[in-house]
Amino acid sequence: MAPLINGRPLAVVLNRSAGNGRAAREWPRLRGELHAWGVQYRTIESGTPAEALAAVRALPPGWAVAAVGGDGTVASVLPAVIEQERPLLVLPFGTGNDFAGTLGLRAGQFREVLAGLENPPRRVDALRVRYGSGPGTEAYSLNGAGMGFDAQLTANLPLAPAWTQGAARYVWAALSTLRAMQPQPCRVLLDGAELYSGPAMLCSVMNARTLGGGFQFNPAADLADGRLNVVVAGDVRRRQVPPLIARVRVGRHLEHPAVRYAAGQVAELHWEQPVQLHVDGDLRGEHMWLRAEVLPGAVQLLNGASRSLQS
Ligand SMILES: Nc1ncnc2c1ncn2[C@@H]1O[C@H](COP(=O)(O)OP(=O)(O)OP(=O)(O)O)[C@@H](O)[C@H]1O
Repeated sequence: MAPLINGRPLAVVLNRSAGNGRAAREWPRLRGELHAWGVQYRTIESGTPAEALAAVRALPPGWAVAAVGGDGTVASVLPAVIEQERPLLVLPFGTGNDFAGTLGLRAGQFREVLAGLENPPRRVDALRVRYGSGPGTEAYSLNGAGMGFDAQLTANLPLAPAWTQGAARYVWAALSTLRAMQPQPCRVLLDGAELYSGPAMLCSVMNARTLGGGFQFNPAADLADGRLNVVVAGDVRRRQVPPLIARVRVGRHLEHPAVRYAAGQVAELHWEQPVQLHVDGDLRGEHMWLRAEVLPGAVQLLNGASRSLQS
């Protein structure tokens, strides 16, 4: 039996829709592998993130949780993982899989994940994000939260014409966002000191390395350093945005003159007007401020550290 799971019951949260149905298609093979490893588990097939969270919250103490899906699936169980201290196993079957990517995993690599159960578990940081005072304006994040261009692009995706698919949809949304968006005045505080003040195209508070399915906003990410990273793209002119996006893709944007990048424990963003916000890629609407703090070691990951699973 896999040592980390030995004696610990595991709830497998299966999001059949993740990865455009990939999780559903690969589930029979994963189930076979779980049996082969002698893992004792119960399956939670949730129709919505809220259903998954309620089912995980209702598990008896001591149960661990496996998220079979993408970043949305991991995010759906994160409040219970953090607040009830349930160990988390990530089995990536989503589209972007940004958190799994920071762990060195690609979609569908369930054999590698199960083999990793031989390795010691590890604690990784999470973020607590607040962006209002009412109910539902607080969230946990493993990847990061962003305000500005990338969130607005995500908000514009459903407006893309039906003939666009996949990458073409993103290009359409990027261009339409670019046409309509100007850098907005923003003040960024890190641990109480001003990091940036001026027009900004985008501000992200990061924990993991990537967002948006592999864009390396935070190339120096260390999931266990007890710090968050702030990335600001300041007063970028329209024609500078496409080459800057290309640099973010490969993590070569930090030396760009319009980019600020720093690490700390508490970040605050204050905008002069409402700006679109996402948390782990999940849109949260338009807001004028955000406060993010790092929660050092808040998540116990059963994806053990090994040479192939560096953080
Ligand atoms: N536990 C869950 N059960 C059912 N549906 C969920 C669950 N978690 C999230 N969802 C919904 O399913 C959608 C897809 O899930 P998920 O984000 O995991 O996959 P993806 O979008 O393919 O991958 P990624 O987010 O890594 O790009 C989410 O946008 C959300 O609406």
